[in-house]
Amino acid sequence: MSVFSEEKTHILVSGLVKRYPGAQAPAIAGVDLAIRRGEIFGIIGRSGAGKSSLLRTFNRLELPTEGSVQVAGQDVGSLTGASLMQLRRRIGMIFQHFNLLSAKTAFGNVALPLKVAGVGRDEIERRVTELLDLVGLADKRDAYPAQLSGGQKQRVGIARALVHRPEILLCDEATSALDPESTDAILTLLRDINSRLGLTIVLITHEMSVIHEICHRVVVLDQGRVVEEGEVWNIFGAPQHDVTRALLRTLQKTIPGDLREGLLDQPQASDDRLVLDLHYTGGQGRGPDLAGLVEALGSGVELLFGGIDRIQGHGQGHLLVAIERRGRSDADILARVQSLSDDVRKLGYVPDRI
Ligand SMILES: Nc1ncnc2c1ncn2[C@@H]1O[C@H](COP(=O)(O)OP(=O)(O)OP(=O)(O)O)[C@@H](O)[C@H]1O
Repeated sequence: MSVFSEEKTHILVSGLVKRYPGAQAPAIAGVDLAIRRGEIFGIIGRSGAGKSSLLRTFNRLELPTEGSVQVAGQDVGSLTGASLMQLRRRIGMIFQHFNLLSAKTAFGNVALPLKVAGVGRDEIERRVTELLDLVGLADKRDAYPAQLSGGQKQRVGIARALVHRPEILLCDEATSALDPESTDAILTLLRDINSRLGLTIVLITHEMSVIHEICHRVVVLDQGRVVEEGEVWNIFGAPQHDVTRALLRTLQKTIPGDLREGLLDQPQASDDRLVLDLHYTGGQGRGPDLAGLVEALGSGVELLFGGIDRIQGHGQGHLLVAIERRGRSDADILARVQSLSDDVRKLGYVPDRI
């Protein structure tokens, strides 16, 4: 039995290397990846990590230098002529700057690939109307791109990408040019398309909130290699690699300046309280258990700051607590709370009242 039917793999990347002429280092330096049918899969990494190069090999906008990309068991690199055109119809793509033709209306932009493919007038009318309806633009069919907002332009881009009823949608920074409200609306639309049409969606983004919002799994690239890969809640809850931690920093709630500045390295008075940072990765069903904290330490626990997020049903985040020491050693207090979170860090001390 092939790997495709066994694992429901939709896109299989094996030993992929992409070297551009004249470049010193390869853009992709040996990537293996299996993207499942029907999932929303994110690709993240710093600028120049190779995200676009990888995505563009999926629909043969780039040819692998070594290794292979298979879509539903078909080796993309070996396709030519009609079979390559067929593949491209099975894979829609949307872009950061929409790539719409300014002289054509919303209807005209969506209809164009069908016209090129020789589809008849009535069928074009039927399908484009249906698609504009799907993306919520039925009332804008005669509007030109200049008359549309960024979010509406991306909706036209999505409708156009779906004209050939593709099985895969590639999104290259599809929401990066949009304001937060339009971004939310486009993400909702992508999630809807994923569940209603069963489309596999692969997206590149530098916005970690996009991964958080809609992706099931994510891969982190660095210098053309995979440094981390897995379920979003797992990667976000317990990032293993420095690059991942740096990328996710934008999502973290940093400790407010007044609290950080008020922290003492050593206790100055006997009633100065110990400040601990309790982390929850969302694994093993462990969540913030305030009653457990009070039970382990007595009532002298004050919640100073923190936040718990939920990703894919897993609660994760951190809580900063000030604990009355009451003559106990720090080691004793740490031992009492150790089992109540996934990681606990001692941050310092604060006075009795802050
Ligand atoms: N057509 C090209 N010719 C030569 N070098 C290229 C070409 N496209 C990309 N590169 C190089 O390959 C490396 C990876 O680029 P790529 O665009 O895939 O990265 P990226 O992670 O998508 O970056 P960004 O987030 O900045 O878009 C970079 O060093 C880039 O300069």
